[in-house]
Amino acid sequence: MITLKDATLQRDACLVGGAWIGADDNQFDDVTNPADGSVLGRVPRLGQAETLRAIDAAEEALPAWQARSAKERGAMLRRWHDLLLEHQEDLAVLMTAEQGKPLAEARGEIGFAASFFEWFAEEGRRAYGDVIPSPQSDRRLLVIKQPVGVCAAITPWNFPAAMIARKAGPALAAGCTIVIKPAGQTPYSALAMALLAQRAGIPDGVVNVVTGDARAIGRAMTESPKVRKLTFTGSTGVGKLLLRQCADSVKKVSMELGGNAPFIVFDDADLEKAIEGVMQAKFRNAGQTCVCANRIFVQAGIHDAFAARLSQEVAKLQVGDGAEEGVQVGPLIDAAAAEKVVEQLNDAVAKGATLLQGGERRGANFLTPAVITGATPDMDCFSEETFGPLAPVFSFQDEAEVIRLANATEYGLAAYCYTRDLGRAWRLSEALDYGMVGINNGHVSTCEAPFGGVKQSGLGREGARQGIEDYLETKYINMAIE
Ligand SMILES: NC(=O)C1=CN([C@@H]2O[C@H](COP(=O)(O)OP(=O)(O)OC[C@H]3O[C@@H](n4cnc5c(N)ncnc54)[C@H](O)[C@@H]3O)[C@@H](O)[C@H]2O)C=CC1
Ligand SMILES: O=C(O)[C@H](O)CS(=O)(=O)O
Repeated sequence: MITLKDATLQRDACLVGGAWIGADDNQFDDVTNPADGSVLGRVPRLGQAETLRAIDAAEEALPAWQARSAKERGAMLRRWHDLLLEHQEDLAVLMTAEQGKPLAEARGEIGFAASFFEWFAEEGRRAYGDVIPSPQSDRRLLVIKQPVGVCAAITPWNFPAAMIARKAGPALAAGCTIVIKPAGQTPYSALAMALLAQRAGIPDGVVNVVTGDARAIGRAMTESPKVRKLTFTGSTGVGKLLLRQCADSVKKVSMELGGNAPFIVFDDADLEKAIEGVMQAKFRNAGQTCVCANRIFVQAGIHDAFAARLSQEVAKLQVGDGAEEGVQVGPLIDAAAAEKVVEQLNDAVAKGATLLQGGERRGANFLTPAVITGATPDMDCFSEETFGPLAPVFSFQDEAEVIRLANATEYGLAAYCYTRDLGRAWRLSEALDYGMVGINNGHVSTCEAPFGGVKQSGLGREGARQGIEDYLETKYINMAIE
C-alpha cells in the first residue's frame, strides 16, 4: 500500500488517446516493492491490439499538435515541468516503492526529469532551418525542420521518470506525438507522469502510455509503419533486438544502451576528491546506472591508500529500504540482479581478487556494497556490466597501459579520470573511446549536455541542443522564382 497526498497519481489503467483503459482481456500484472516483495497494486497487461490503437491515437493527434507553434508546445511542456515539481514528493514515494532507490535519490530524479521538460520547452523554439545562397539567380534554396511524426519509446526500470522525460521532452517540443512503454517493474512513475501530462493541458493522443507484454508491445511499435521513430533505453542485448525489428521499416532510432565505465585515478590525483567521486559514480542507485564506475583503475603509487579509504567509506554506507530516511543503498531490482553481482564477485575471488569489504546477501534483493582489489582483465567484472554495488579495483603503471585497458570493451558510454595534470586530462579526454568523460568528477549527467555513447553503448544523443535533432527531419526546398 502506497500512501500519497494525491492518491489519484497511482494509476491502474493506461492512457490511450486521452482515455484510461484496461487490457482487452482484462489481464493485469502485479507491481511489487523490491525492498520486501509486497504487492503494491496492479497495472493492465496490454498487448499488440491495444498498442496499435495507441499508435492510431498518436497519429490522429499529430496534425493538430505539430500545427501548434513551438512556443505553444513549449508552454505545455513548461506546465508539465511545474506539475512534476508540485507533486515531487508523491512521485518520489511512488518511485521508491516500485524501484527501490532511496527517497533522496528519487526526489532528485523527479527534479532531473522535470529539467528536460523545462530545457526542451525552449529548445523547440530554436529548431532553426537555413537559407542557402543559391548558385542560380532564379532559385531560392531553403532548409526547414519538421517533426519526425509518431514516436515510440521503450524505457528501463532504473530511472523510471527521467528516461521518459529525456525522450518525451524533445519529442513533444519538436511537434511529435509519442507512445511510451515503461519497464514492467516500474509502471507507476510513467502512469503518474501521463496523468500530469493531461493536467498540463497536453491534448489527447499526444502522450500515450501502455504497460504489459513487452515483446508484443515492442513488436507492434517496431513493425507499424505509422511509427517513424523508436527511442530505447536499456540493455545492449534488447537494443540490438529492437534495432533488427526496426530495420524492415527503416525507422529512425535512438539507442541508450549498456555501459562499462572505467574510473581512472592517477598518482597525482586529489585522493579525497577521487574517493568522493567514486562513491558517487559507483553506488548511485545501488550501482544500477549505465554510467556507473564499472572498473576502477588506480595507479600503483596511490593504490593502497585509495583502496583503504574506499573500503572505509563503503563500510559507512547505510543499506536498507529506500523509504527509510538516511538509507543510501536500497535493494537491487530483483533477486536475479543480486545473484548476478554475487556471481561476478565470486568469479573475481576465484581468479585471485581479494575481498576487502561487503558482498553479503541480506534477504532476496539486498547486497552489502563490496570492494575487491587485485582485479584483473580475465575476470567477468572487467568485461561485463555489473549493474550493482561491486567496486573492483585494478592497479596500473602508466598512461598507455590504462588507456589500453579502459578501451578494451565493446561499450563506450561514460568514463572518468582523476588527475591534476592538465595535459594528462586532455590526453585522456581525447584517448578514452567513450561518449562522455568526467574529469575530476563522478557525475556528468545534466539536461544541458549531450548524453550518449559510442560502440555498443548506443546511437544518438539525449539532452542538450543535439537532443531535439533526433526528433526532427531536415527538408530541403529548391524554389524557382520568376
Ligand atoms: N545507456 C543508458 O542511458 C541506459 C542503459 N541502461 C541499461 O539497461 C539495462 C538495465 O535496464 P533493464 O530495464 O533491465 O533493461 P532491459 O533492456 O531488459 O529493459 C529495458 C526496457 O526494454 C523492455 N524490453 C525488454 N525486452 C523487450 C523486447 N523483447 N521487446 C520490447 N521491449 C523489451 C523492458 O520491458 C524495458 O521496458 C542495463 O544494461 C543498463 O546498462 C539502463 C538505463 C540507461
Ligand atoms: O539510466 C541511466 O543509467 C541514466 O541514464 C544515468 S543518469 O543519466 O541518471 O546519469
